[in-house]
Amino acid sequence: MFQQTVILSLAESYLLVRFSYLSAVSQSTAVQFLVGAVSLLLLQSALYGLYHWLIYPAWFSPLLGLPEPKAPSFWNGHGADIVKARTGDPHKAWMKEIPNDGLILYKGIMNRERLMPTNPKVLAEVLTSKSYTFVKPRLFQFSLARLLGNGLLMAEGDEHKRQRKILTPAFHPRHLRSLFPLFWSKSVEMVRLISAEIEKAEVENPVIEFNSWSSRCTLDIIGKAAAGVDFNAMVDPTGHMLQVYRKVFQPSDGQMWIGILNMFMPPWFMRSIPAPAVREIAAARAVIMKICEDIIRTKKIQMAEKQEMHPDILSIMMEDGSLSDEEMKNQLMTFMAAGHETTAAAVSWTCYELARNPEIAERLRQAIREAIPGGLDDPNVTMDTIDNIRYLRNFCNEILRFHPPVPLTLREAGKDATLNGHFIPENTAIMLVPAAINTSPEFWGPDAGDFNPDRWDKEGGAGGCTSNYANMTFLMGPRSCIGQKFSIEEFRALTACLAGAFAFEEETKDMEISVRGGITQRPVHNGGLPLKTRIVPGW
Ligand code: HEM
Repeated sequence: MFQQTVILSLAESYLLVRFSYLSAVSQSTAVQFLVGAVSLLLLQSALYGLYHWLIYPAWFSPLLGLPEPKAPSFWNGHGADIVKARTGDPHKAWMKEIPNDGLILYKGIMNRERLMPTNPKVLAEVLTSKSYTFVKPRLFQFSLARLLGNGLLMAEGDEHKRQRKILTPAFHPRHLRSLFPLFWSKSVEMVRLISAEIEKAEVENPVIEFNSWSSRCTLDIIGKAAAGVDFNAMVDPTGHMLQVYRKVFQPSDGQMWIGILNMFMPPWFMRSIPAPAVREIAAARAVIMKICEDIIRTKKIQMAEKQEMHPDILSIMMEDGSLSDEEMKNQLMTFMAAGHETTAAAVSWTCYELARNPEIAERLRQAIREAIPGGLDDPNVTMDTIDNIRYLRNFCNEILRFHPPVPLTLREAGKDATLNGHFIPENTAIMLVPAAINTSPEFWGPDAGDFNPDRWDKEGGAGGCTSNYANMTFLMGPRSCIGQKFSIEEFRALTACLAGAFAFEEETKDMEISVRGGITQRPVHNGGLPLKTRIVPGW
């Protein structure tokens, strides 16, 4: 649209100069033309912005008439509420309160229209039958693509299908089985390092910050699993890769504002803003890219020398041979980022819920200790051992349902389309909200808002939910998480070690947490997740 406005301004300015309407500006026609073009561009951009901000959503949008919660502000819709609230909370309330047939319309920051699918039928349309019509939004191209690389997460259409086909073998159950010893040994290493910190402390039940531990451990796991490289973030938290991801996934206020501006401005404009937050993202990208390039170079040499290779995702990509170096770098960046902060968030929620629910923690510990009597040194632990601990499975499923690490994500209509028979114009933003769908009483029953691992014992093994599309943690369809099974096995191993070894308590009773900002969501109190931690003897 910006390009069209520029062309229009140039044409209008040419006509104004041609018919001498700008002769009072200057003697020089070049200056007249320039002043005319810039003034018209500014004026038309302002009018266009004003129209889309205040007039179009109130009177002309084809979406008018869809069920909509009353907006508290005529100029900022629900923007202020959304920014202030815990991520996903307003959406949960609307799903309960606003009668609808699968779509709710609301207005986000500066009245940006957002459509929220609320029932399995519409979710299936967006995610499966029309998954290449409802595409990743332009918004992601500046923020996400710059850090995650232009890999599977960002690809569209046939290019996405091609990449997904090449990468799927890396997530085959056979390959996951071969990665399980890595998941287990890293989980054990984390528990041993935390135990050493507890033993060194001068107080009983010292406070440990778990958001950092969960990120460090999952980064070490994904480094090894994706590229065969140990970042050693658990032993050395000052490492480059860890520091960079910390900055990115725990965005500063500056980065949040840049994220908001990103909704309105094109990527080239965003890149040119001389703000520290933009420079931080550029610097983070440069570090991640450099590390990934070095990894690929080293791996190529190892392959040429026929050295024994770790069974990692990069080796599988190289053996397949159909991706260029640039494409492999992008995929590696995607897996590194998508594959560690998400699972880390789930681990943080685990520690938080164990601290708040001592009875559940005790039951889980007993179940784990019964199945793994040899404790952390038990040499017989396999993927089957972990998968067969029923209460562990139930607990992990419930964490992922109740606290989806990605509580909301976006799509955009790539062209005019329909949803449940309603006309959806091109560029309409679609807000997918796992945090709301996963806790909707309509699909999960009246106790949907309770944290209850036992729900997973209900007949059918789906937690009592009425449709696959009611559990949105990994989304569904061709764009669902390719790492779903990988992360579930990794998460179970991490939970088994932590819950088997430790007892947790909140730093202060009913400690207040904030859950907002960023792509993944975790409980945060005073900048981290501080929990009093005790080694439970006998394991
Ligand atoms: C608990 C852990 C995880 C959760 C909750 C999670 C969740 C998600 C979600 C919601 C998406 C869809 C995002 C969107 O399209 O807007 C996604 C996509 C993706 N995830 Fe995960 N993820 C997890 C772990 C992992 C792991 C461990 C890996 C890699 C080893 C991974 C790799 C990816 C990739 C590559 C995509 C893009 C798939 C595509 O578009 O075809 N994820 N994930």
